[in-house]
Amino acid sequence: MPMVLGQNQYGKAETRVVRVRRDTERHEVKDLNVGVALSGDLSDTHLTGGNDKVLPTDTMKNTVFAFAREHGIDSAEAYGIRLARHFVESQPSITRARIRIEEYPWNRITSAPGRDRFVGADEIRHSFVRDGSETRTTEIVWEHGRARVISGLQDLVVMNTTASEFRGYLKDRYTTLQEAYDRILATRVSARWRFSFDACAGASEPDWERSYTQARRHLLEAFAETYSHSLQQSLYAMADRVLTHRHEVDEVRLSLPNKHHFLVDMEQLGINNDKEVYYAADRPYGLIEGTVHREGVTPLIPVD
Ligand SMILES: O=c1[nH]c(=O)c2[nH]c(=O)[nH]c2[nH]1
Repeated sequence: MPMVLGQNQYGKAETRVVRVRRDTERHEVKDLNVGVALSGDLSDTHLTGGNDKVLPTDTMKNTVFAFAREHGIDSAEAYGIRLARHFVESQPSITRARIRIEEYPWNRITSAPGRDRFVGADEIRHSFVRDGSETRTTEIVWEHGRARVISGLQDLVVMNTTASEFRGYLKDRYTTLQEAYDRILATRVSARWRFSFDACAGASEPDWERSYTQARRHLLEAFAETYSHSLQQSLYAMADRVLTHRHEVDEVRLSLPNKHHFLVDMEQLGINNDKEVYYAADRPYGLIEGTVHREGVTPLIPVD
């Protein structure tokens, strides 16, 4: 029975590129992990071994570095769009390019004014500290002359120490959970948001850096300001807040693990534990996921 080659793509994964801008003494850093995946007319290489339509993955890696030097990295999104477009427009056999980028944020190290000869105002102009575990993400797919851009973040860990309940839920013969009137709500936010931006229309690109900082701020503020009856309700409030304030975004998808904090029962020890000492459980954990989008818009962020 003949077999058929199905979906296929190839590329260079995890090229780590760090770009330092040295235009002034106040250096700027972009620290990225770039994945390239190309697809198109690639049956020959799979079926006959003919490689004449195959751009080596080594070339892709070189292009990632070369574009960082030649065009700079103003934002992961602008850089990724340029790369994706380049691969499709320069190689007839390539019809689709997907660029995935993780960005690791660095903050400036601050110092008391005048303490160091490198200090400008209250910051050291070439010293940075990695900003926790959080990463910024973007995925660009260039196909049929247009780009789809989905940006987001991962591993943003947040906690409310009150203003969270969970009660009134279904109960069956297996339910043992006690209703919570005042609990800790903690999660590790994974968020993706899709831009309405369409590169082919020649529209000017959004201010990607500002868009990211503002979307992140709205997620955090909505998490903190929502009196939560469930993590599901917080999820909706967070996504809704981003859509309400960021008009360049059409759709938001969140994945929120419920990082359970159980009050330690100290009764047998004769100690009254009045919502002070908790056991932070590692697993299992509830996993709350959902997409919120503008009415009339087709949701396109993959559900995985
Ligand atoms: O916010 C919550 N949502 C749930 O669906 C759920 N289920 C559960 O056991 N605890 C919680 N908490």
